[in-house]
Amino acid sequence: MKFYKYQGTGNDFVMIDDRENRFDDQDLALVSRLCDRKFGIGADGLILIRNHPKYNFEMIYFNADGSQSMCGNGARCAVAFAEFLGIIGEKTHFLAIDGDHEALIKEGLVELKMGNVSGIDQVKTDCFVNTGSPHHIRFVDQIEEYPVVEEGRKIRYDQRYSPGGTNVNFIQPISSDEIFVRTYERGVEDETLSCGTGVTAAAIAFAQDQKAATVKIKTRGGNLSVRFRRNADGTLEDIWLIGPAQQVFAGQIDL
Ligand SMILES: N[C@H](CCC[C@H](N)C(=O)O)C(=O)O
Repeated sequence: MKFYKYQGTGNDFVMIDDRENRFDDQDLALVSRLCDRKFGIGADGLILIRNHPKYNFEMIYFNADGSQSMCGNGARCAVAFAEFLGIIGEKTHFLAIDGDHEALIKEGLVELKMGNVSGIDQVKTDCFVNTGSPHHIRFVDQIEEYPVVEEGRKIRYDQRYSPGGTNVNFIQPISSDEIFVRTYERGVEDETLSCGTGVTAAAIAFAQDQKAATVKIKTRGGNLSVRFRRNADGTLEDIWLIGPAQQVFAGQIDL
């Protein structure tokens, strides 16, 4: 089977052109094996690109443990992959697990329109936002030294989020329009170098008092930006996640 490796600010994915529907999407053990960094190709997740009667393509995303969710960085990489395959031009309308998305490729970056967000829930001194996947948000100091895996795991498995769990993002403001974000990712069960739905949730939490905002985000894997508008009722729309998506290599693997 031919596969490609893509990374979006260090969040990396095995990408498969599965327009012939040959990949067994019920074989979660295979997904985990392909994502295994020692016994497989190695990635945070695996993405299938499939045909769809109403959209340019459908993206099926699996975390490394085989669970499915919406993946912002993965979706940006899927758009770049679809353009590489000649499925799309610079604009697209595709389907993911959380619904349909517009995206465009502009000045070497992929701009992805995220789903609307109903609002922000306060969780003691932290908060929670669902941006297509669930995200607990905590503001911290000395983020570089913060025990992200230890603290992230505690929150991810907290009873309050049982049984599905949540992703956990730690944020340190850098300036009035820039934050540094580190993420413990559900389904990877480790810190990832960046998380697209996570930085989107972080930007929304950071600019809670703004009607419209563009937030710059630094992550360990690179830089992203998020812009959005907030309605009077607290719902958020016109949310865009913008950043790079690169093809790292292509290969063959015997299944
Ligand atoms: N681990 C997440 C999905 C991938 C999120 C992340 N890779 C992104 O870019 O949004 C979850 O299970 O909710």
